[in-house]
Amino acid sequence: MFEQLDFGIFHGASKAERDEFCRRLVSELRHYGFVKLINHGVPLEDVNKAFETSRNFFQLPLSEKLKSPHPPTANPHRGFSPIGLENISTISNYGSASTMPLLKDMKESYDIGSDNDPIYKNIWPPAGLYDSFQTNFTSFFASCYEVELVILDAISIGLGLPTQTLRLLHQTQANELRLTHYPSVSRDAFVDSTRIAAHTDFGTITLLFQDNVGGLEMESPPNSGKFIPINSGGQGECILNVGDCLEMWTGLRSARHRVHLPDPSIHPKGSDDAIMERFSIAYFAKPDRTAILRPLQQTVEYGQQYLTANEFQHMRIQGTYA
Ligand SMILES: O=C(O)CCC(=O)C(=O)O
Ligand SMILES: [Fe+2]
Repeated sequence: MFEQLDFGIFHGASKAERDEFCRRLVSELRHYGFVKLINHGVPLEDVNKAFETSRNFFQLPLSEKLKSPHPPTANPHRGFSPIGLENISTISNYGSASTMPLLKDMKESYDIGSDNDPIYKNIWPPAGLYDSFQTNFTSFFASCYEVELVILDAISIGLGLPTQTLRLLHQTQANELRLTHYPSVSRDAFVDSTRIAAHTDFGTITLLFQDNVGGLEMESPPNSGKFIPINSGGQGECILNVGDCLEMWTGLRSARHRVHLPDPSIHPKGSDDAIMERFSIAYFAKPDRTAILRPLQQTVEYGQQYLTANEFQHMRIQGTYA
């Protein structure tokens, strides 16, 4: 299983210790595609406030939540999506020979972009409904972006690339923040549905914060169809995972993951038919839309055609919205 690393070492240590830390980070990401970070730089009080704000929003009546709706198409990824609108399983099998059945996702979510995004505007709850939602998530987004850039530096160093290599591909803030609420459902519902079906993330890296309910799992070994639990260390811990774009650039592993039934120690079978609700907050760091997805460390064959990050994003997202 992957490690929990103290990101404080990146800031506090000598150059030799820092470089060693970066190599360990990259080695975990190459092998597992996941690592847990503490002292990552997003203050715990900001994470707690973000969870509280998310809980308050999802508690509103559906009619209120639908006042800032996600558009009916997959793009732009902004606003509130009720249960049933998005089904990840329709794209999960992209690029793999998996025979996983199509499962429905039992989740509702809210997508937020950067206020500096030059193309897509945010969709916020209307004034007077829940005004601190916009303030809190605008500032949480900014903290995540700052931390993203530092983590990208650490990954560049660990790969033996110039420190700013990845940072320079992330200047326009095409990033997305996603709040997800998985409502309480009966255990029986998991027969033909899930919380989020197995998938890889499309972007560069994801910073994931989860409550302590559990149920997040990663595929291990790769392409085995076997999933192992990623236990929750609480809201102070950040799970860092590699997305498809970073895999294409560097060969680090974009691992499939999903959220299914929580840990049986929290929900012993038969003791309770209702599975507890769960909240998560995922920040998807995405490349600048014009960035070209080709290996950063190999000689590029002359004349080979590579996709831009924008073309890839559109390709991956097709079909996820009902
Ligand atoms: O809710 C979670 O813990 C994971 C969500 C996820 O993997 C995603 O939205 O891409
Ligand atoms: Fe994901």
